[in-house]
Amino acid sequence: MPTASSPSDPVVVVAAALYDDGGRLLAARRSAPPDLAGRWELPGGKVEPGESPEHALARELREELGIAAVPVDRVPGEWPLKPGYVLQVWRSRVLSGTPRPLQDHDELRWLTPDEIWSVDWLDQDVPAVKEVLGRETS
Ligand SMILES: Nc1nc2c([nH]c(=O)n2[C@H]2C[C@H](O)[C@@H](COP(=O)(O)OP(=O)(O)OP(=O)(O)O)O2)c(=O)[nH]1
Repeated sequence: MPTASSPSDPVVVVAAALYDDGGRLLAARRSAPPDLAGRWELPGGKVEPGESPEHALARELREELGIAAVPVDRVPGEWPLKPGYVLQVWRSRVLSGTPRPLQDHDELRWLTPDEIWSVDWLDQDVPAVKEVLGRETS
């Protein structure tokens, strides 16, 4: 049963590890705010009050990338972002559509395993991406 949230709970930011059929991981370059612009992240966004993480992720991917996608399973762990915010990551599957940078991003890139560290990930995303990769290769 879901538990009620309290005002002191951190805001959960849910992000997707999306893979294409060739095993490439989708990375998105932020266009805002200025202190994050130009850095790369896993696409997603904040869970709204009363919303499930899975629903939030599907909504964010629809709004930001224009795709229908579903979370498949959660990557174990939780990573601190700015104060009061934590990142959770879900391996997710595209159901329909081709991701486009509609909102919050100005470039998307599908990265092969060899290319994963060729982009400038947000510092706080690095441990999350490592965990994602650990699971992919296990
Ligand atoms: N989506 C996403 N956000 C991240 C990651 N790493 C990281 O530090 N963040 C930060 C950036 C933002 O401060 C916050 C998420 O905000 P957002 O702007 O993506 O979420 P949102 O769409 O719900 O926001 P809003 O425009 O409705 O305010 O978390 C990540 O991997 N993915």
